[in-house]
Amino acid sequence: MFGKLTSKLIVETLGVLFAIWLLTGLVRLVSWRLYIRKLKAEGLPMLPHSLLLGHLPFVTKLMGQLPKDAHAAYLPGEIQRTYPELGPNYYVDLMPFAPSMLVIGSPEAHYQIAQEHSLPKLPNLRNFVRPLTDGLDMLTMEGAEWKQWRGVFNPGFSHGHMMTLVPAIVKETQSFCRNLDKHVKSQDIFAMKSLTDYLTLDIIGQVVLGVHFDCQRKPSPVMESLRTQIRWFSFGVEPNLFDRYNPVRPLVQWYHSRIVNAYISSQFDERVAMHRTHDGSDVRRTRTIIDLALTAYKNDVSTTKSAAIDPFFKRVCMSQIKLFLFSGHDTTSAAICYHLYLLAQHPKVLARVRKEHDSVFGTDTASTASIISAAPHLLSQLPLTTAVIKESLRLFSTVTPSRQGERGFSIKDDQGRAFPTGDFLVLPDSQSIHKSPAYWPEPESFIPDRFLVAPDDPLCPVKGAWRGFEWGPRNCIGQELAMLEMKAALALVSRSYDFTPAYEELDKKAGRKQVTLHGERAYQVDILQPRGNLPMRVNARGR
Ligand code: HEM
Repeated sequence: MFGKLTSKLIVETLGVLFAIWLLTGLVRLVSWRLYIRKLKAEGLPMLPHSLLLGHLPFVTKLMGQLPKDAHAAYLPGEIQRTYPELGPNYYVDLMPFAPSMLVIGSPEAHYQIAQEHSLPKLPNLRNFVRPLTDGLDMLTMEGAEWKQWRGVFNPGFSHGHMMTLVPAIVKETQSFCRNLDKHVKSQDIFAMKSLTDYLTLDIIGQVVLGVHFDCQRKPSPVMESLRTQIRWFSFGVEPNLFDRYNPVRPLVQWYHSRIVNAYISSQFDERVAMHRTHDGSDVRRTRTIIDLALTAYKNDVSTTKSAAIDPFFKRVCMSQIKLFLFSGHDTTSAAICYHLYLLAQHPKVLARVRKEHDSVFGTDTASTASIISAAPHLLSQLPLTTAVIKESLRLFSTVTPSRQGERGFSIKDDQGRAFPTGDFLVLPDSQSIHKSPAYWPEPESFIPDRFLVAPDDPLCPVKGAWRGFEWGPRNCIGQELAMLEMKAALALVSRSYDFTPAYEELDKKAGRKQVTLHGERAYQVDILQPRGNLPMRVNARGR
């Protein structure tokens, strides 16, 4: 009887606790909805609002009009397209299914949250990269901790240092060309993003660790594990609940993180030993990311030759290295895919790019690699190529920033309205800014010349409207490297090969309907890479 009483008591207690939890959640939800309605009543822009479901019905409808695999970054663009009267900055209430957002779609408001007052990164972003970095990475660190680590690595990404890496970048790009040659020979359809991924991984391996992964020639199990970890990242707001809470995810992450960690740890230990053996004097001059961190550590802590490295320092260093391996390859890889894709569709621009390369490197394409390696500064003399890169990043941004709002901090718009940011996911929506007719004439068209015209030309971009690498203290640390990689790729590839995107051909072969997003076949999916990893055919130029 006593036992029965106890289990009844447990069930009743659990029932009461559940009811309290439900009630608290309900009260919080209702007060949140009322708060949103108050903002609406004050004249702040938002979609029609339901007390029960917030903006969910509208958002679900808009997302339903997009292809199922389209990246969620397309949502604000859809909202703008359907409700242009909202203006560039507006609220979206998705509680309790996802964080409610304040979408920032004007350069002036962007300036306020990225430069004037840098809002903190979103906690979800930390969760996103945590399986790889344990939350100890520069991307999501804040305050003094972030400043310290950014200071350690800034010199390693400086323009001067990056120029010294050009011969290595060129060498890796030559391996990329050899892989293209194989596809010229086999005349098959291949996934361009797989080739560019291995190219950029090989480059970032040299920059970060001073190691030649050689992924372009043979598979590297460690890098495959890293790529698997990235593929399994989750923001925790996926509409599909199985996707969001997939129980297999932690197991996959655990398994692959052991492989990646073991490798990075051994690389770290080797480098530490090298610093000790040579007392740092000859490695001090090298500026791989790992050397920079060790030099900063030595300067900070008085270590004897035999003193052990603080295990926490090693953990943070390993996390930063893994972050650079991730953020330093995927973004640039997707960007190179889009440059080649857009040039393939715009033969007149391609012809001008080739002419620019002829005038800077000479007409013998076989010598381009050696010419660039001997005179890396020539990569700074390619205005049209640079404009192609910027225009391509405008049409296909390969990073979506996100910030956490702060109570007491509001954004002012040009009508003098104050948008409170507290408790909102603040979305600096570069994708919408990049496509807005308010800032770009013919925003959907590929017109690299907008970056070449005089400031008084109507085509010239509005200040702050191009945000490929973001502005302000949290801008991209790797932008110099990325620009060199992209320019070297265009210089070595675009004069020697002709590409044909193969989406249509694949769809026809499979007898399926073409999938497009507003007419675009290579729309962005997953972590903003082109759909299907960009199926391509390649031929030697002019064949
Ligand atoms: C085309 C290539 C690239 C693009 C478009 C790009 C874009 C961006 C953008 C927009 C941000 C700001 C994110 C935010 O505000 O939340 C960022 C940050 C960052 N990027 Fe890149 N990136 C590229 C390549 C690289 C490379 C090659 C590296 C090399 C390691 C890199 C490392 C980072 C890091 C570590 C941050 C965080 C910086 C901080 O918070 O202090 N990126 N990138």
